[in-house]
Order: sequence, then C-alpha cells, then structure tokens
Amino acid sequence: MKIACLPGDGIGPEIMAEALRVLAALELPVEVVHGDVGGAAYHRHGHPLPPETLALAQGADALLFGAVGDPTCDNLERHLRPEQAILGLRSALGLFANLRPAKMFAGLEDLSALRPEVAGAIDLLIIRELNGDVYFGEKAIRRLDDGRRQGFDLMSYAEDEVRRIAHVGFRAAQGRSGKLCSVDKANVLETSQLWRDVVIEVAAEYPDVALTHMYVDNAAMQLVRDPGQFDVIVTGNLFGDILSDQASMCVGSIGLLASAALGERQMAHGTLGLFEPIHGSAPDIAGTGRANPMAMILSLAMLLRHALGQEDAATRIEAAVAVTLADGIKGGDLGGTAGTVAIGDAVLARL
Ligand SMILES: NC(=O)C1=CN([C@@H]2O[C@H](COP(=O)(O)OP(=O)(O)OC[C@H]3O[C@@H](n4cnc5c(N)ncnc54)[C@H](O)[C@@H]3O)[C@@H](O)[C@H]2O)C=CC1
Ligand SMILES: CC(C)CC(=O)C(=O)O
Ligand SMILES: [Mg+2]
Repeated sequence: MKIACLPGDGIGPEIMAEALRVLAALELPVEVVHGDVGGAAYHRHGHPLPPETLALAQGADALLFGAVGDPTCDNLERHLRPEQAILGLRSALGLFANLRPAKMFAGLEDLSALRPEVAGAIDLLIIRELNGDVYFGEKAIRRLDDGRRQGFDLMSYAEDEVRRIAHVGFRAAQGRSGKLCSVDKANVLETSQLWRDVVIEVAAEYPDVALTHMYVDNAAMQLVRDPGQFDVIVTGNLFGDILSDQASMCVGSIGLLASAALGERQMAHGTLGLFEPIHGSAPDIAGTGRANPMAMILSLAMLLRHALGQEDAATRIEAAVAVTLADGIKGGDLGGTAGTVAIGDAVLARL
C-alpha cells in the first residue's frame, strides 16, 4: 500500500509531520513516498504541480495532502499559483466527490461560535462536487470595448456531473439517517436549476431517502440557526467550499475538519482518494508551531478508512483525537495553549 505524502506550504509541512508520526506508530504495512506541491514546488521546480509529483500521485493508492498557498506567489500568472496544485490533482485524478464531515466533539460545545445547546446537535456531512463549477470554467480578466476591465468565471455543470455527485449524496444518506438536503441557487442561476432538476431525477432511484432543497443563502443562515436539522448536504464546488468553512466554526475550529476527495477508481484496498484538512496553508501562523494538526491527523484516518480499508486504524485515530480534546488539550484555535507538536504527542499517547 503506497501513500503519496504532499505537505505543501505554510503550516502544511508542520501538521503533516504530526500525521506521519501517527501513521508510523500504527505500524501498518504502508510505503510513504514524498512529493513537492504548491509554492514549495514552484520555488524548487518552477511549477506548483510538477510532472514528477503528478506521476507519484498516479502511482499511489492514496494521497495525503497538507495545504498549498504562499503569499509570495499571489502575483504569479494563475496557472503557476500554488492553488493550481490541488485543483490540478483533483481534476487529473477525477476526484469529484468531496466528503467533509462536521461533528461536535464531546467537551467542545462551549467553544463553538454557536450557543452550546445549538452546537451540540451537529453531526453532518457536506458532500461537495469537486471537478466542476466556476473553479474550472473559462475565466479571464478582459478589456471591454469602452476600456473597462471585466473579470469573469463561467459557472456550469453538465448533467452527468450532477448525476454522479447526486448518487454519492443519496448513497451517503442511505448509510446515515436517510435525509439529503441539496443546496443550490435555483431561484437565480440556470446552473442551479439544472442541478435541482437532475437531483430530483436521481431521487427516483432512492425512495428511502427524504430529499429536500434549500437555497444557499438560506442554508448559510440555517447552518448557524439550527445545524442539527442537517444530515447529508450535497452541493456544488463553490457553495460547498464556503459552507464547509462555516460549518467548521460551528464545531469550534477549522483546525478540526478533515476531508476526503474520492473518484470512481477502485484500488486493491479501497477507493483512490486525496485526503486533506479543509483549511489552507494559514500563512499568518506558519512557522510559529501553533497550527492545530488534528484536521490533518483526522484526514489520515479518512485515508486509512476509504483508500486502504484500515477501519480499525481509522477508528483508533479518531478515538485518540476525541479523547485528547475531552482531556482538555487544545491549540490556540480553540483557546488553549498546546502547540502543534504537543497536540501530536497527546494524540500519540492516546492511540
Ligand atoms: N486545500 C488547500 O490547500 C487550500 C489552500 N488555501 C490557501 O491557503 C492560503 C491561506 O488562505 P486563508 O484564506 O487564510 O485560509 P486558511 O484556512 O489557511 O486560514 C484561515 C484562518 O484559519 C486559521 N487556521 C487554518 N488552519 C488552522 C489550523 N490547522 N490551526 C489553527 N488555525 C488555523 C489561519 O491561521 C487563518 O487565521 C491561501 O493561499 C489559500 O489560497 C485555502 C484553502 C484550502
Ligand atoms: C484553495 C482552493 C482551490 C480550494 C479550497 O478553498 C478548498 O478546497 O477548501
Ligand atoms: Mg476552502
């Protein structure tokens, strides 16, 4: 079993080091190969996703990804910016289904941005489409005839793209409480109208799932008003990106939320996927030793479950993180004092 380890930029290498310590402690028969991505790869190879990294990724059973993003690269042409590494991997490997679970950890209710009795009910899964939408449409800054600059990004979804992510949503709902909420903006966007039409068509195949629809602006509001009403949410790339960052603060911190980006390719032990925290490279705290590595460590757990079929190891990691938090060991993002390595130590001690 081969894992491609891609730490990236900012806090990426710092939190990755902790996840790799956890992986080593599990003593699983895995080979870890290392590659450059993002700004680190640009500085070393002149490209955020060099061909050797792509080849490494294509030859692995799973990808463990830190984060990319480097302020020194913000003025590069877009195709050379660090973020193109993650977009490029998701696209090149056909990783269209992004699972972003958000669940309240026992003992953290008071640290949510919401009232504890509201936050305590959170146990939801955002399924975000990852290969389409405005992120991948034609985009440019062009000059209009009157001389003004105009930026544009084409939002589009083809019906098969919606259909396949809808199936992921319905199947996930079947495995949970049987409720699926599709989030769109069908009152304004044609892309969303097609999205809604196709989700309704697919629903006919899942009579055991209760499907509802919600406009994204209302969904953002409902997520803080009463997050307990949601079980599985299926939505497009842009809306899912935004709603999942919002969901993270409902459970206390963006440093806690892991994700899996899955496609259709089955490997020897599970589904090929890329596993990463939902947050970015956090340049504001990079190098200070203050990043919370829990989202990264929980992403390793998702990797072991989905890509390598190691359910027991995944459960062990998740339990160790939960006990660490219940024992009051928290990073600055949760109002605590533990640094990145101390949190890693604490999780290791509870494995
Ligand atoms: N998948 C990826 O690699 C992603 C990359 N990015 C990139 O990351 C860079 C920074 O983006 P931002 O908008 O600032 O988002 P960010 O998620 O990196 O940071 C937002 C805020 O959350 C804090 N934070 C994030 N992760 C944390 C952790 N593990 N522990 C403690 N605090 C944490 C940061 O310090 C910052 O204050 C940009 O270049 C952006 O494009 C952003 C999101 C995803
Ligand atoms: C950096 C972006 C490409 C993506 C993002 O914010 C995310 O995947 O959460
Ligand atoms: Mg994001």
